Formats: sequence, C-alpha cells, structure tokens
Amino acid sequence: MEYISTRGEAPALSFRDALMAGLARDGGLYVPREWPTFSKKDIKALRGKTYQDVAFAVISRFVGDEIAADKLKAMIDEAYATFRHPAVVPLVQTGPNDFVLELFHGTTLAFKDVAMQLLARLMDHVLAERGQRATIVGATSGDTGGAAIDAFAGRERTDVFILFPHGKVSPVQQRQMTSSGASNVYAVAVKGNFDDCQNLVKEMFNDVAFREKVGLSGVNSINWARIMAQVVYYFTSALSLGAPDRKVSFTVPTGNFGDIFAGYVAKKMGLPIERLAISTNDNDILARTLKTGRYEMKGVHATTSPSMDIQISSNFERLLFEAYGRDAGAVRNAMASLKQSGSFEIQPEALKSIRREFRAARATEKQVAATIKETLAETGYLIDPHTATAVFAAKKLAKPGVPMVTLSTAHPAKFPAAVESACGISPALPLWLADLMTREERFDLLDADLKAVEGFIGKHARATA
Ligand SMILES: Cc1ncc(COP(=O)(O)O)c(C=O)c1O
Ligand SMILES: N[C@@H](CCOP(=O)(O)O)C(=O)O
Repeated sequence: MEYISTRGEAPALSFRDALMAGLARDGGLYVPREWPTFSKKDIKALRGKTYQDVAFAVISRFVGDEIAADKLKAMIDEAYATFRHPAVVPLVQTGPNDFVLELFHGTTLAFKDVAMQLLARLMDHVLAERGQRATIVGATSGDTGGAAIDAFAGRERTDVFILFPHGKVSPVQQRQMTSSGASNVYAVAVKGNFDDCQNLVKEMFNDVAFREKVGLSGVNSINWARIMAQVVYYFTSALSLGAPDRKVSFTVPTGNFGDIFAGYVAKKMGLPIERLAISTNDNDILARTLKTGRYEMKGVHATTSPSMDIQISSNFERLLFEAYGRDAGAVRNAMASLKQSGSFEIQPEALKSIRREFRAARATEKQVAATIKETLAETGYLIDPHTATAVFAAKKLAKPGVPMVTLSTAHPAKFPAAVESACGISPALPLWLADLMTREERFDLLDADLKAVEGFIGKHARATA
C-alpha cells in the first residue's frame, strides 16, 4: 500500500515511512493511494470475531506486507490488553435504537488510547528494525497528550514532547500529562490555545533542517496510523448491530476531524453506514462550514468540552482531498487561503459531496449541561461533556428506524467539575487511577514561539536520524 499527500507535492511513501513521517513534506496529510475494500461477504466473515481479530483484518489492509502478520497480531494483542474491558470498546444500549460506544476503557480514559497504544508499538517496531531513535511531538487540547505520554513513556527509542495550552485543559488531563515521571517525556505548557500548539507542531515539520536534525515524528491524527486504528471500532460496533445486513449511523464529537474521518474511511471500505453526524460545541466551525460552504475561523471559546476547543480541524483537509476528487491543487489553494485570510470557500460540487456524507449540529454550553442531566435522569447513564455534544446532536440527526451509535470519547471522571455542575454527581476516577491527583507534576512553560519550542526540544532530544 502506498500513501500519497493531500497536497500532491511530496513523494509517495510506504506504510512504514508514512507512519514515521507523520506530516508530509509539502505540509499535506498522507492518505492511501486507494481505499481497500471489504465485500459484504468479507464483512460477514468478521461476525463473532474479537476486537483484536477485526483490528487485524482491517489494519492489515493498510499495512500490507510491510510488517509480518505474526508481529502485527502480537502488537494488536498487546495494545488492547491494556484496556480494562474485555470487549475493548463495549456498546451500551440507552434507548430503542440508541447506542453509546464506550471508547474510554484505556489507560487514560479517552478514545485516543485506542490508536495511541498501537501507534507506540508500531513505531517502536520500525525504529528497532532501522536501529534509529525518533523525537515524537504532539499538540493536545487535553486527551492526545495524556494518551501519547502513557503509550510512549519509558520506551527506549523515543523522546516525547507534548505541547498543551496552558490553563486550558482539565486538572485530570493535566495531571495525566505531567506526572508520568518518565525521563523520555516532556510535557510543555504553551502560552496560547490548542490551535497555537498545533501550528507549532506543523511549523516544526515544515522546518526541514530541524525535522531531520531531531528525527521528528508526530502522533496527532495528522499521522495516518492514528486514523487507521480508529476505523476498527466502526466495524466492530456496526457488526454487533447487524452489519452488513443492517445500516447503522454514527454521531461523533468532533474537533480535529480525525475520529469522524475514520468513520468515513470505514464507509469507503464498504461498511454500510447510513449517516455520519458531526457534533460540535460552541466552537462550531464545522457545523457552520457544512451550512454555508465557507470554512471560516472566528476565534476559540473555552468550553466544558475543552478537547473540542479547536478551529483548525486538521483532518478536514483529508476530506477536502476526497471531495475534490483527489485534486491536490484545489486542496493547496484552500490551505493557502486559510493561512492567508483564515477562511476558504468550498466549491459547489465538493460541498454537495460533503453534504451527502455528513450532517452536523452544535450543542451550546447550556445544551451540553442539560443533556448530561437529562441522559442521567432518563437512562441512568452518566456521560462526559464531549459525549454530551454528540448525544444532543444524535437526537436531532438520527434517521428514524436506523440504529444510531454515539461515540463516547471520554470517561466522565476526566471532567468532574463540569459533570457535577450539570447533574450534581461528581464522577470518581477508577480505582487504578485513584492517586492521580496527588502524583508529583513536572512540566515546562514556554511561549507560543517556534524558536523557543525548537530550542527546548533540540536541547533534550536524543534522536540519531
Ligand atoms: C474527548 C474528546 N472528544 C472528541 C474529540 C474530537 O476528536 P477529533 O479531534 O478526532 O475530531 C477529542 C479530541 O480530539 C477528545 O479528546
Ligand atoms: N482533542 C485532541 C486534539 C488533538 O487531536 P488529534 O486527534 O489530532 O491528536 C486532544 O485531546 O488533544
């Protein structure tokens, strides 16, 4: 399988090289040259299989023969053995046709663990094979950082630098990032918001000399392998609801567009998905874009779902590439306009094709709180604010008669203050994390300045690229 850049000006790469590259050298994102497909018969053959077996069936289509099957299987088994639920991502029924897909049973209580635990093992494998080290950088609005730090802490071939917006993540999220105690981990609080952190990461990738000097690699969903691993749970949940004989819809709390793009990929691969619904919080750039055809940044608001406080939704670029019939020139123009003016227009045909695949709804802060309260009262089920945006949107966007799976992307105990203020219950951390908030913190505070961040990383990174 070959991977090509959405901007068309970087060399095509193998799976292993795309995995280690993260962002393409032209600033674009890698996607497979063609989508692997599953026939109805192939999908039926996955019925009754474990999460790990389905993961192998899906992921091996993207990896090809670049990693031996027994090695890939072993990495998948190890990655999902870290989850605290035997089903890995259990599906819970909350209404006649309403389901919640619990993606938070991993080590850091958010859906990021699903991809990150595998990504760390895949990268380790490739680095060991090549006898190299890498410097991993990531930007986080709260969850990616904790998951990356947990997955990479103590690994011999990587140093990990996670940039998070100072004062804008929940106390639990911050402590997960700052208390690992691992000597290869650096949690960096940036004086800015998530978009500043993400821009710094992208600028580091575009600084070729720096990129090469430190052997830069990325773990945000700009890295194709993150999306690949997230495709799996669309398959497992749809299979448990009768796929491929029955269509299923999904609602996804959306920020960087990685998770819902994985659903789009599952559909491209042949999974019969009826609707893909985007939910946003007050940072509703995606909902506005679908409505108006204009992607327009308007500044970030702090909300009770901080992980979705994002304006530059990186993976939307992958969708644009598809919507424009893989015209990399059109993507380059859109991205240049975004950089220059903070906005771009989507051409009518591309917009039509996006609207065919996606719907979107925004949940205001009031609606998020009310949804947490109502869901608890009506079903006895406690949800976190990110999931609440999706439960709210699912009610608006479900197609009657079609099962709606709402992705629950974080455990409510990651956001106890918001949950308590909405419904009066302060969710406790699981026992195995009970001492988290008393663990010692270590982090550095830096300006949102490329030179400052590169200087810090350059001083600590031990890569040999
Ligand atoms: C809890 C939670 N929900 C939803 C999202 C949004 O997911 P994505 O960025 O893949 O759209 C994030 C962050 O990415 C998150 O941490
Ligand atoms: N919400 C994310 C933001 C980064 O998203 P990613 O999926 O691109 O890593 C977070 O929690 O950090």
